[in-house]
Amino acid sequence: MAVHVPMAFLEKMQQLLGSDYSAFLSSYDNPRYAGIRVNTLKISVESFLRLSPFELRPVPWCPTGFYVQEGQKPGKHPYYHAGLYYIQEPSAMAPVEMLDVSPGQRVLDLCAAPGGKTTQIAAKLQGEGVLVANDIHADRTKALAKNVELYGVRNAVVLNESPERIADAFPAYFDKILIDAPCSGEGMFRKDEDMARQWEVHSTSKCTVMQKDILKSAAAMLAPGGRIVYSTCTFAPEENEAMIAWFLDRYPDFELVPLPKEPGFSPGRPEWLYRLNAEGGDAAFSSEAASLTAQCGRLWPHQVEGEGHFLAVLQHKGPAVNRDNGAEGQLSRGERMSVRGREPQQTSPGSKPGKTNRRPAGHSHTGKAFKGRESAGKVPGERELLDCWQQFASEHVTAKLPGQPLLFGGHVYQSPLPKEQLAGLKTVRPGWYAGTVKNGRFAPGHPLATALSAGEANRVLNLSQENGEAVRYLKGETLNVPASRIECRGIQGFPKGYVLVCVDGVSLGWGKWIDGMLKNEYPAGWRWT
Ligand SMILES: C[S@@+](CC[C@H](N)C(=O)[O-])C[C@H]1O[C@@H](n2cnc3c(N)ncnc32)[C@H](O)[C@@H]1O
Repeated sequence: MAVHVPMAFLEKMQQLLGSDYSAFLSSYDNPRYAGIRVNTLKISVESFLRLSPFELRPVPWCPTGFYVQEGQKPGKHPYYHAGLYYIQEPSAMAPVEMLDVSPGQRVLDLCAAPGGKTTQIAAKLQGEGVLVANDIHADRTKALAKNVELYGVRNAVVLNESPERIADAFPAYFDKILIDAPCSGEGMFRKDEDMARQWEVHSTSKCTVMQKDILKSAAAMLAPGGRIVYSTCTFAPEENEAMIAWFLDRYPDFELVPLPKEPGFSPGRPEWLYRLNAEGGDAAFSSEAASLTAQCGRLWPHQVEGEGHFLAVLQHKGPAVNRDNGAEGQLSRGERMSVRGREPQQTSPGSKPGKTNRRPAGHSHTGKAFKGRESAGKVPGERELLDCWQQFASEHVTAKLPGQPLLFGGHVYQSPLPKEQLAGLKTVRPGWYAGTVKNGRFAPGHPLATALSAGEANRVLNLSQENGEAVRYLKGETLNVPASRIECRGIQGFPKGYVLVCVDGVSLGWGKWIDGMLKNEYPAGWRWT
């Protein structure tokens, strides 16, 4: 076997799998399956397939997912830097497909970093509704925020909070919640040998304590008729079927939705729970609940082309809330009453988007509590800042701006949520970063560019990936560009100023054109190396 796997793990799998064990064991000799998922916020699957430089094969359970042939390097292509696809392990594409997200809904990705599934949810929302992406580890939220920005998500809030505190702020609020739970990672041994070494540390018993707490908070945040998808990348029944049986016993308003009969999906294994139940204690669950876990789903590395996953779809039995009234993110009267009077915290907001190596002067690192008062009209200059943004937007951007403009530590965002909702929460990004004012002028942020399409900016420069120009831009070089190459529209009928730089029609970032030169505004921390 090419991969180092803990002996105790293999012994346990042999006991559980019986005659299937030898097939499972030989899966460790197979090559790893690499996948990409097309980002339909930026391009349709059909258009991407016409453009794709890679040989692709569809992932059966994800209409936007494709296997990439070994030896190809999707991370080293300008289209990757344009956010056209996310590199994702194919079985990890399954849980969001079961979440049944549609535009306009309120969705929470509770354990979100580095954001693979967040970007998948965002593509399903198509910019409409609210996406809250959270991770408890501050360091990991940096990658999460970067991915939200790279993939052009306009309606996401990024938090660095405990599930309990989010539940206090958002009781019965979300239509859909994904729990991609922290787990012992047994399905990751082939992808990441460190996971095998850490298996003893992230023991199943430690993980189940966290998983129960996360499930309890998720139940408190789900709106009537909503759906929770619980997933792990581990095989341990203690963290999978047992967790679901435990939940079903304690939350009778939920039922399991059987998974569709996708090729490669196999049922949960209730028979593995009887031994666990005999151990009793807090883990105990009824045999009725245990037997229902056959409706969960497992992807096995010896049965599908992927590393393996567990998933369960938990549906709240109440009538679903209709979000078709265009009031996405807006609080209902009852919700407004519950957030009113909450004291905003006095700490500063997160780091500046698109500048991963720098922080704005006077601001500490990501994940500080949201200073709701900053946007409440008390800070001098707020009106001017927002006016500067409106002026910039009217001159440079033709896109309809979602949500409301909001000031956060001297930076302007378009937020899908009212500011009161974030009061007291450690907020990494309160929304889509628009920019800030420098020397009296509005300086647009990189995320503003990455979420715009070529048709939504008044000045556009299209680069080709074939002649190496796009890579030179991504490396931070200044480019010589004649005025005739800048497409100018609307009131910006001349080329001088901020230009949306695109590759084959998809935005990469900003440049500033003057007299035949394009000054490069691509953030230093994002550059192609
Ligand atoms: C399996 S990973 C998530 C992967 C992610 N969903 C993706 O698709 O890119 C689990 C994440 O849960 C986070 N985590 C651990 N304990 C948590 C908790 N109590 N609340 C929220 N997140 C937690 C970890 O930091 C980790 O990033």
